[in-house]
Amino acid sequence: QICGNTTGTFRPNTTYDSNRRLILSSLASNVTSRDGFFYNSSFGKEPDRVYAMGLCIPGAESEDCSDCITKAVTEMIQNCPNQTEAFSWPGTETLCMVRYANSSFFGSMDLEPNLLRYNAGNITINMSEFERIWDAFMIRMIDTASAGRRGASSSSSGKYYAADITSLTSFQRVYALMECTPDLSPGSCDACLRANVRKYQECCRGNQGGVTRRPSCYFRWDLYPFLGAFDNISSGAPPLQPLTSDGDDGDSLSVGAVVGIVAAIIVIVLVRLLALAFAFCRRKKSHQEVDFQSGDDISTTHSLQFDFKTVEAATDKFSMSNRLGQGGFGEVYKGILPNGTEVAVKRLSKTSGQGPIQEFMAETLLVAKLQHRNVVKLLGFCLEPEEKLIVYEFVPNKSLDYQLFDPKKQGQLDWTRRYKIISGIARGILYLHQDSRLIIIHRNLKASNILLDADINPKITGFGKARIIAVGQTLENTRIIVGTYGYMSPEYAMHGQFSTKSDVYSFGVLVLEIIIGKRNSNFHETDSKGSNLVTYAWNLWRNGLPLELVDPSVKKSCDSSEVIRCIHIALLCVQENPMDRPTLSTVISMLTSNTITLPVPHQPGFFVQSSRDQDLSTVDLESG
Ligand SMILES: Nc1ncnc2c1ncn2[C@@H]1O[C@H](COP(=O)(O)OP(=O)(O)OP(=O)(O)O)[C@@H](O)[C@H]1O
Repeated sequence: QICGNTTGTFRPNTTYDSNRRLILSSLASNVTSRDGFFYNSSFGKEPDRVYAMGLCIPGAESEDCSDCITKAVTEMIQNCPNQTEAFSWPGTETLCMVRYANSSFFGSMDLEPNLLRYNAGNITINMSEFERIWDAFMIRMIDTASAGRRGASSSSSGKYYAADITSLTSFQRVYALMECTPDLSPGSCDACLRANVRKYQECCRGNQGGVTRRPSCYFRWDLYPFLGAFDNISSGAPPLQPLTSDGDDGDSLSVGAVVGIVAAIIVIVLVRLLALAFAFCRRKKSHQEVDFQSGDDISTTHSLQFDFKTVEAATDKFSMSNRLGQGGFGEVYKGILPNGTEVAVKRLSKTSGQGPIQEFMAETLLVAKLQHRNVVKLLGFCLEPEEKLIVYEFVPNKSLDYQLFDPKKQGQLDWTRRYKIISGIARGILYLHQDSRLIIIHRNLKASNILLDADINPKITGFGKARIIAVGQTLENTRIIVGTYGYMSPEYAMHGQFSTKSDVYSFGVLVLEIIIGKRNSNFHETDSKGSNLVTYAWNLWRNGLPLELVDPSVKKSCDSSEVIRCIHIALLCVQENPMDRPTLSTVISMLTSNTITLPVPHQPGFFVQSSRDQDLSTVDLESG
């Protein structure tokens, strides 16, 4: 419970005092009678008006919720006798929240004041493994909580809540709970929870638990189930890989297998390093791209190894009937693992040279580190001398280009779905740029690298050309241009400069494609000769005709203000000057809040390429 000691006081028995008692005393019944978890309102006339909010975790029993709020209100009136504002997030069985103030706070994200407590016990197991599991778990939790499911009944508020458990070792679990007040936008909830997790990390990494409370959000984790909310969670999302370093895991790989895998990977890494060194000497390169095949990656991915025979059986010996498609590395097959999990298996073509082998390895090591619902999930790999396979989660609705650019299928992608796809891709890229522990530049974002799951959620794939750049570094140079024309920012296509802003550019092109339902590479408007999609959209925008861009098959289903906002955002992303382009976190704020004023877009940049949507594997800037 925090009384706002710096924000003012009132005298006892004044109108403000009685208004506060009145609104707080009816809070418990208002919360439980509405939709059972949230109520906010104000009472009285200015300047004695009191604004109040009450909240319980969604799904809480009405009685528990009411008890929690009543107790919080009683303690608040006792402990904050004359403070004009206060908030409390109490709970032993059920979490609830009560807040009041003398000015409106509805809809605003308030991070201060905050209160941090931690469990003084230390983590007694391998810290780096613990952090790997804990960090991934927190990212997943923040994502789930801030996704903000819409209230089921009359309330249109989001339910920003997540309670989950993950395995740490075969006998230890991590319990975590997060909640935001439902008046926030998903972006603000995300930012608030992130601030809470960061606050805990800065203070108390290595401790056995902690709780951070702010007016707008709550975060707690511990090694025991601290609230009744965990009773109904069996395992939640599939547990992460248990620690392998305890030595108590009966399913862990044999020492021989681990040594074999590590040795194979080290040989490949050495080959790559030698090749890089050779290229370095030959070309006298003055700069280097950051290589992400470090020893760290190897040690953290060994537990993902699959046995070739298992994968071979899962795909019915890579039968034609299981073939899903052909990519840059080779064929992709559908498979079913012995436990019933559907998978997609990427099989490196046997005729591949060193380049594709390196890309394949890079993709494996990189994607193994990622965990986000808008990034395709790697389940494992098999790196035998004769066979190199990556096993991904199976994403059933094919790639976005397959649905979006087919005149017979594109009608199924109505505007709501397209908007959801745009938001999901943005969240996936944000994760790559800023939320994972690495800064990842994808460098090949395009419609065919977006897969759609059963609910048409997008999942980013195609990481073979991705690069990790050092934290704090914003720009990288390369002479080897990889990616796909049409989606490439002009500074990258012409000067080899890539940064998070080159991905932002590709995202802008993708958004325009999603709105118009046509490939940028096939774009030839008869009335605007020589035009490309970016300039076509820009000209329509300048002439005040943005809605002419919209795919006729979604025109009826679309919310025109939402579409115009998306076109506006896309045009901000494809601006010529990378500095003018927004970051993905700004893009997400722009997508989620109608109240943010969008800047006026400047002239877009584009790179003219005569051949169509050419996928570049290796184009050396010097040789052209
Ligand atoms: N995880 C997956 N689930 C379901 N289908 C998939 C999955 N991954 C790939 N596919 C299918 O296999 C095809 C080839 O995929 P792949 O990622 O190898 O190629 P690509 O994206 O076309 O090329 P690139 O190698 O340039 O990324 C895709 O078009 C898609 O239909």
